[in-house]
Amino acid sequence: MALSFIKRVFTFGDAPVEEQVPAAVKPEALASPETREPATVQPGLEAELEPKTRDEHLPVSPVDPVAAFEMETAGGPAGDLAADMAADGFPPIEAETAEDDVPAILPGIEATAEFGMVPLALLEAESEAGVDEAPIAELPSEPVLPKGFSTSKPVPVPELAVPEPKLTWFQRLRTGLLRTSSQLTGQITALFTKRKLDEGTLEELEDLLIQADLGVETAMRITGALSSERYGKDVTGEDVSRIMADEITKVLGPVAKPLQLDLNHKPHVILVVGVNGTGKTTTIGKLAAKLSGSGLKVMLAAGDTFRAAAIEQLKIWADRTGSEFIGTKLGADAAGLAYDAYEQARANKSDVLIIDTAGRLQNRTELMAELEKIVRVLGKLDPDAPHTVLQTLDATTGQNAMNQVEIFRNVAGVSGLIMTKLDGTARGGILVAIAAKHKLPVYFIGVGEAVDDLEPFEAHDFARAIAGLTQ
Ligand SMILES: Nc1nc2c(ncn2[C@@H]2O[C@H](COP(=O)(O)OP(=O)(O)OP(=O)(O)O)[C@@H](O)[C@H]2O)c(=O)[nH]1
Repeated sequence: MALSFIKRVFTFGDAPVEEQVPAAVKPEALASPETREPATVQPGLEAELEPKTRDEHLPVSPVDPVAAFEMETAGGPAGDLAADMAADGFPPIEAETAEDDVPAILPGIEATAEFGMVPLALLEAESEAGVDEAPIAELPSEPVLPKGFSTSKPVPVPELAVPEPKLTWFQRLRTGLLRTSSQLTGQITALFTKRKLDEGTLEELEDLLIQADLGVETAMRITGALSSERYGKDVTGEDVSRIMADEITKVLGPVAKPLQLDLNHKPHVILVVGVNGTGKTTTIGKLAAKLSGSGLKVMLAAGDTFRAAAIEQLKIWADRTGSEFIGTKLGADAAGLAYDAYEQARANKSDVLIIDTAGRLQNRTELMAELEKIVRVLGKLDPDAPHTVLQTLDATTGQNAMNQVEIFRNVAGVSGLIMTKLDGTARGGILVAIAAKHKLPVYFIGVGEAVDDLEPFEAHDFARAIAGLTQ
């Protein structure tokens, strides 16, 4: 019975399907209007079916349902069909009226005589944007499943972020000095491979040590010690590293001193000098953090009146470290600022006054003269002021640092050193040469830009890091 129903829907009369479907509604006719044969349609349908100029973007029902419905209501086989369906137990088909000859098939889908079945949304978009731009209706990508079902894939568990191991202070120093140490130890190992310690190898070793900025004096100390221990014998790279570390420690030990504060002087004045960019302002910030953190009253004075950014930078450090701040306008007399700062710090009973100065190259005589003036003015206020003159040295500089110490020592009476930037690609050997020559205290070393990246200078650590030893 069901088979007879299907036959009724897709056939007209007794003829085979191919013959019964009007040419105008055959799939091939719809697909290509040019190849369409003259329609042999039933009278009354011609006007509607013939002028079809379908756009190929639109969905097409191979057998136009509208035509089928129209034929049924025009007295076609619908009557027979209804009878068969009733016999098969289907509910009766309601007769279509002339006005209502385009049936609503599904909610949101409407049949039109011209376009067949087209979703309403598509038609609306088409009328607004033109057929070519009509959007393709999107289907929901995921079916909505009943409760208790799931298509979701297992949620990937994010990998636990492993925090980067925090390097110890010595590891950071060692990393910073790696360039010096690995170059040196590599060359030393190559030098002593299959060679005994003799005059020739000793001379070559001395050259290598001088090239690493350690200075002639220290280089001779090391070769002398090595010679007295192992002359005529085989030598390994480790032997040389150990002896080198011991001898460098002997040079640096006497200069590794704490920064003495005489708190009978209120304020204890620290003047910070050095070539531009060597880390004066940053080091002042780090020192202020240490001092104010231990309960001392600190004032910072922006004596670098050349750079607006330097004044601002120091103000930020003062705010961060809870220190008082005194500055002046750009281009003002730095010595005058130093005077005012001292007076204010004394009135406020500050324990420590730290004065920043403009960075200057040692060959700029007028700037060096200004530095001399600052020292003179402070000396008038307190014969012992400035009580500490700190010079910052950039560890990436190399030999030029020796020159800088010589000049700043003469002009400003440098009394102690801080080497900065030992965390980068430092060339720390020069500090050994400076220590051997000037014997100036080295108070701290900088190993980074952060507030805590200032460590008291340790001769033993520094020597072993240069020699490439791991502890
Ligand atoms: N990596 C590293 N950078 C540092 C260190 N100390 C300072 N710096 C950076 O070096 C740059 C210059 O530092 P400053 O403190 O402005 O140097 P300055 O001597 O005051 O410079 P001028 O005011 O131009 O004379 C800044 O970017 C600092 O963050 C350090 O120990 N390690």
